[in-house]
Amino acid sequence: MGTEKALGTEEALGTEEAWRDWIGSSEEADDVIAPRLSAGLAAVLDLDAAAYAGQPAPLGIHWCLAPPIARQSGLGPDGHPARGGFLPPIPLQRRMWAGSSATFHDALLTGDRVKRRSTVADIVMKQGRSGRLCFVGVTHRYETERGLAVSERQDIVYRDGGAPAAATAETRPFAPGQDVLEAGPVALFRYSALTFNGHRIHYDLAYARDVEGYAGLVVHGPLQATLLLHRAARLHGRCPDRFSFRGMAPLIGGQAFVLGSTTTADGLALHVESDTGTRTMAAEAWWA
Ligand SMILES: CC(C)(COP(=O)(O)OP(=O)(O)OC[C@H]1O[C@@H](n2cnc3c(N)ncnc32)[C@H](O)[C@@H]1OP(=O)(O)O)[C@@H](O)C(=O)NCCC(=O)NCCSC(=O)C[C@](C)(O)C(=O)O
Repeated sequence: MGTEKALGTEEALGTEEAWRDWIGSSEEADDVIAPRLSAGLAAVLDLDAAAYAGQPAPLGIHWCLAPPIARQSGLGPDGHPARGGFLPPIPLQRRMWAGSSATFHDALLTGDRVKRRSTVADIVMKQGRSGRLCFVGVTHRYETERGLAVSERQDIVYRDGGAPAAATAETRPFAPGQDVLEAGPVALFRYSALTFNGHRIHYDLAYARDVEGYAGLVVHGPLQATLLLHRAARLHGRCPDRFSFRGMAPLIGGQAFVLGSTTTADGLALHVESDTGTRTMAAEAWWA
């Protein structure tokens, strides 16, 4: 489990076998859904915060709850808690939220006390078009005093250090009649603050561009997913029973984007599409 070897080398990464001892690593954290948190998430989503002053909390609130909290000296170079605590010290520099699959068992209400229990489920090495990838699968359970509210499987991906970003593709106009959105630096900062996420790719432009090689600040995966979750609930009249998403390409802060959806046999297929015509996130929502 040593971290001595240089970041980003094949030798340091080793094989899946070398990381087996981390499977089953777990942590717990408690939180309360404070009115301020519900109102803050609603505000970042450009919704009427007053509507959430009572219950239930805005959908996607679980991604803001019981975040890992490390003291300042316990942070890694990317602004996340240093690896090697709950999460394995994977020696690939760039961390991204690759995707999640969540089941909603019960509503989360403003005022609820919530316990999050998280466990490392698996560690899988893959070769992607962009290079070596290491996926760490983590399960989360969010419980209130009424019982299980949300269970989720999250995939975190680690990749080699960033090559400079390719020139941004040309923008093209969206089809007329679509609601064009944008998550600029203020929205990214406010969502980072709500989630106590210190990941520098979301607010430190020089780091995002020059160290990790992105074309700009990166829009959080869970923020895009929360927008899609709200769209799904709006179209169907209630929160989906299950919701999954996969990040396909980074959405850059300030880039215009639209949300889209089509009906499937048992729910909705949803996506985020940027102004270059790139699908940055694909999601599915199911109702029993
Ligand atoms: C994930 C990237 C690096 C793969 O990039 P790639 O092009 O190299 O991969 P690929 O060639 O398309 O696929 C290789 C293998 O990986 C799998 N794969 C491929 N994609 C996924 C995925 N999403 N989830 C699960 N599996 C995936 C894929 O199925 C395939 O498996 P196979 O060999 O068995 O067929 C690339 O698609 C990408 O950059 N996606 C965007 C990610 C993103 O923007 N996330 C949100 C922002 S980061 C964030 O929110 C952070 C936060 C909140 O601070 C925080 O740290 O928690």
